[in-house]
Amino acid sequence: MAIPDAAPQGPGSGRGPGGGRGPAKLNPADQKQLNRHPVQLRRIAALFAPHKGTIAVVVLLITASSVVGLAQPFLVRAVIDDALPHGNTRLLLFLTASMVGVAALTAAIGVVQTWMATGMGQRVMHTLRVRLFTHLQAQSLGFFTRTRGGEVQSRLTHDISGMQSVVTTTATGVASNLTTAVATAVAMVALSPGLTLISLVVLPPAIWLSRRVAIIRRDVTDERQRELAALHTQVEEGLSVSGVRLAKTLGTVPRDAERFRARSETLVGLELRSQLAGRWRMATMQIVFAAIPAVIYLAAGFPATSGGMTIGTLVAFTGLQAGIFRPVMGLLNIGVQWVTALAFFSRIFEYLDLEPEIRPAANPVRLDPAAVRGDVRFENVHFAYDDGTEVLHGIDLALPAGTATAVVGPTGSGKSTLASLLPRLNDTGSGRVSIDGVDVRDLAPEDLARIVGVVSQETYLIHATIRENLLLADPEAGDGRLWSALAAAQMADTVGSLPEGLDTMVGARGHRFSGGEQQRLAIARTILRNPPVLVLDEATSALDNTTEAQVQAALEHLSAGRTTLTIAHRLSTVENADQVVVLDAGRVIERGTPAELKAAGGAFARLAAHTAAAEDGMPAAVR
Ligand SMILES: Nc1ncnc2c1ncn2[C@@H]1O[C@H](COP(=O)(O)OP(=O)(O)OP(=O)(O)O)[C@@H](O)[C@H]1O
Repeated sequence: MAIPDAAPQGPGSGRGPGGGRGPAKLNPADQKQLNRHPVQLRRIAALFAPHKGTIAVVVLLITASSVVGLAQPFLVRAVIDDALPHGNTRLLLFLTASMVGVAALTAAIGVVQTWMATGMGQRVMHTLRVRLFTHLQAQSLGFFTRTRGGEVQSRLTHDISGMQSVVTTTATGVASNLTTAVATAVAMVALSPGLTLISLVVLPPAIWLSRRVAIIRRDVTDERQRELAALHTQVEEGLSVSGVRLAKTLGTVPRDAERFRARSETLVGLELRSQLAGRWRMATMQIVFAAIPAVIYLAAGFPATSGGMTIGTLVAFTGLQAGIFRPVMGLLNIGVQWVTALAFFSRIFEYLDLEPEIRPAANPVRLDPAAVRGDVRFENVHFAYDDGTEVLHGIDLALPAGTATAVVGPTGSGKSTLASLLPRLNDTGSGRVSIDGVDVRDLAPEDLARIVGVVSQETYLIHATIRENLLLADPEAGDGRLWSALAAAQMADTVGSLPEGLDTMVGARGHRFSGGEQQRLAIARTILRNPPVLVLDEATSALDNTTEAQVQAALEHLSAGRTTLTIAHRLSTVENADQVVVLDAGRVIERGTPAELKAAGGAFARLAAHTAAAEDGMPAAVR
């Protein structure tokens, strides 16, 4: 009779015959992660320090469960040796009731222990999740640009829940395997020291054999998975529009077919080996589980080794013997599980250790957004991205309050970078950017967000209703204000004609609406926010004439009376600006009113002529 498990088994712990995974395998990515960002045990301990009491109770429960479970073989022995042969029904009743009672007690302890361990794991996870989320929120745009898409989400959800499961399942699994193995060994010695000695001889080869077979099976299965994935990729890539086009134009069709045939053939062999290895694993486990009691019975039959034991002792002992196999197998995987657990912590701590590049001011200057005039200055601004190459070289620029400045220049000249410094999406390297004489780095972040509004090319709408998207700008706004903002953004008619009006869902990232409509919704959102300073990034993508006129009208309404910095792509925007700034390779090469710059016949004049030609649909040379 096996000792009932006090805890759910950890991943990779050995299971009964036929089932279960093989031994866990060290993941090279985990090892690499740990080399890159080692984890201090003290730091993990600190996370669990507030739950010391719970941990103590859980360990106590696991131990109690292992010890209580050990009563079973002794009860069995008493049934066989004392109750049955003497027809003692009262004793039999008591013993069998106790057997059920012991099973019920260990089961109940198991439930309580799982509840406590999981609850603690969840609380630690919750704390970490919230800490990580707020910490990542504080990171600059640069961090998100550098980080592979999906990586942040994966660490926040997958790694944290993985960590929780490792902590609660593996840790309690290890504790329960350990206590079960020790308690079983003690009980075995108590029942029969002689047979225990024989078991010690039988157990290691049995464990070695089943691990060996399991490792072979795991390797074959891994190889099969890899081949299968390669086959899938080839199907996905090869049988798609672009794949077929590529194969046909490059003439790789026969080569691809041959590669597919070879892969498919390799799979035949691998599938066969994998199925057989699975069967072998089951067979070895069956043999091991039959052989262990057989050896014990054999030993019990010889006077030299039996030590005059009773039948009851023999039955109880074989039960215990079978029960020690599983925890020992589980314990053999501890090393790998430990590395997996550490890698989870390492990935999370790595993010928590990131220093935000843009820090809020320690003693922020408070500016009342309603009283801000909107005098913006760039003074000797230098800026370099992480790779160290300077992309802005000493920009000096004044944007007088309430005026419109259009920034133009070839692609890569630094227009977006310059604009990103005003709302502090990036921080200047040297020099300063100020609003009404206050360095933007000294402003309280909430004030800066109220003072500087941004409408970028890439409008970002959350997957919610139009109303919820607009209320992001001002949670207090009533429907009346929402409608007038929509009207100013030339969107009131469109929204008004929708059956659900303001309650229409915008779809994931706004896909329910066309590009021009999304832009106008974003403009309405900024109108609601009513910032005195605006950064506009004009869309480069072509909109049809009507839509463009609508977006333009919305932007004009938005910019009226505010200091605006527009990354301009349309001639009309430039011509209506109070000031035009021409950037080239991170330097201001021309500055003045549109008329002045045109008259000067420099870079701007050439750019204007070129743009006018392009907007007319004709190359400049033809014109
Ligand atoms: N996150 C980044 N990391 C490193 N370099 C960057 C990053 N963003 C931009 N750059 C580089 O900085 C320079 C200026 O880029 P920026 O986007 O400011 O130019 P732009 O004038 O706005 O161009 P476009 O008109 O094409 O949008 C370019 O050489 C660009 O490659």
